[in-house]
Amino acid sequence: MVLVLLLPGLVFALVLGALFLHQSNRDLDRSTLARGQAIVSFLGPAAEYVLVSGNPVALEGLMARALEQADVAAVAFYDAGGALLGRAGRGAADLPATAWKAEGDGIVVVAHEGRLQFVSAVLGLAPEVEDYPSAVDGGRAERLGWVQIDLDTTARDAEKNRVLLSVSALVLLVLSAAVGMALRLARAVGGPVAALAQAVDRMAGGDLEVRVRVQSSSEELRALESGFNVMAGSIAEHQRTLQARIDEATAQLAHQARHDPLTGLPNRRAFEESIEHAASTYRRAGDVATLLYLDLDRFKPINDTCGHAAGDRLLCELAGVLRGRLRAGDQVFRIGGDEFAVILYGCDRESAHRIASALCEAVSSFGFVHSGRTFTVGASIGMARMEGENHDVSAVMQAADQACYEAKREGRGRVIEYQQP
Ligand SMILES: Nc1nc2c(ncn2[C@@H]2O[C@H](COP(=O)(O)OP(=O)(O)OP(=O)(O)O)[C@@H](O)[C@H]2O)c(=O)[nH]1
Repeated sequence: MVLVLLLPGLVFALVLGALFLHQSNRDLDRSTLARGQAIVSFLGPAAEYVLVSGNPVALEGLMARALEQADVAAVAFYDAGGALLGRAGRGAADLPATAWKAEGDGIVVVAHEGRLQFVSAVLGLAPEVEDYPSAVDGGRAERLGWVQIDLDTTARDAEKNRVLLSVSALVLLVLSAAVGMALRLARAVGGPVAALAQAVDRMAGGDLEVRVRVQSSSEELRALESGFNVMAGSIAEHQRTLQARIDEATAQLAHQARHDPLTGLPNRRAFEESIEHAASTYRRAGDVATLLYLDLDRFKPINDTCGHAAGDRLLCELAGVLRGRLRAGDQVFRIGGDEFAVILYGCDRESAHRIASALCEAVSSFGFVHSGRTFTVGASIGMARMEGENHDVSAVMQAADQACYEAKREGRGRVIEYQQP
């Protein structure tokens, strides 16, 4: 992110610096050229007399005047044949005499071994002859020789270096500022955005309690952080509500799966689970449990006389009677139409008989009132003990069922304990 923010600033600063440097160097070069040209242009006419007269004193004077210019390092004069008339200044002896001679009458600029040399022809006017136009009027000018100066470019180069340094410093300054700003921006934006992304990740992973700290300096980011927290809170709340409903529905389904909808007693499925559990735990503990199968006697006539709804009501009321007669730890189940099962835990044979008889008595003595009339039913109970080795569930259930059948067969309204044949 810092790079993305920095790159445009870097490119901009470099391009701007390069352009400025290029422009500045070009201006310096141009002004150096103009300066050199101006000096040789001035020396040309001044040298005319010197070249024509060959006066050495005048030549010395002219060279001394040329060297008064701080940036003129050397000066030299040549006659029309290219012979050196005089030279003065630093490095004058190294001036290449042949490089400029072929260049005609204009000003020639020669860059040689790091020096900038300006050469100009010194022209003299042809003597005025009657009937011939003068040089001023377009007549032919005679070349008297050449003047050459060697311009000291140290100052120009120093200026170039100074500009280069200034521009580099400026670019560095701009870059440092850009880096600082980018880092600040990255901290101000990157940090909170990374925290938000992390929070979203955790949320996607199931952590609905995740929240971010609302601390960004940017108003927009603060709004985003608060918005995320509100959204996360709302999702978590929905999730809790949904989970509570699912739990409730699951519990309801679990309850329905194990209970008889009419009487509310545990059903056959719950009975089978309980008897299995009792068989295994009691077998390990060496304890005993007693299973009772209870089948109502003469229940059908109630249905036939009073109607099915009345029969339902009687079943519900009898379920309450049975439940009320049992100890807290014992269980009663409705396992069929008018059939119930009871598991008595940890009681001896005598107690089991007593409880079973009490149940039988409670059912037969219960008076069911319908349309002003009182009806009674009875109960036949088969009993099987789960003790010793006799903890095989299906065998115990079969034994209780058989005993119940015996009770019916022997005249109903009684308790019969299964006896091994
Ligand atoms: N009202 C009602 N009746 C039911 C329900 N389930 C089964 N029954 C009835 O209960 C009766 C059970 O039949 P039986 O056990 O032969 O009737 P019974 O008169 O008790 O006969 P014995 O046991 O021989 O005395 C049948 O008439 C079924 O229709 C129920 O949920 N509600």
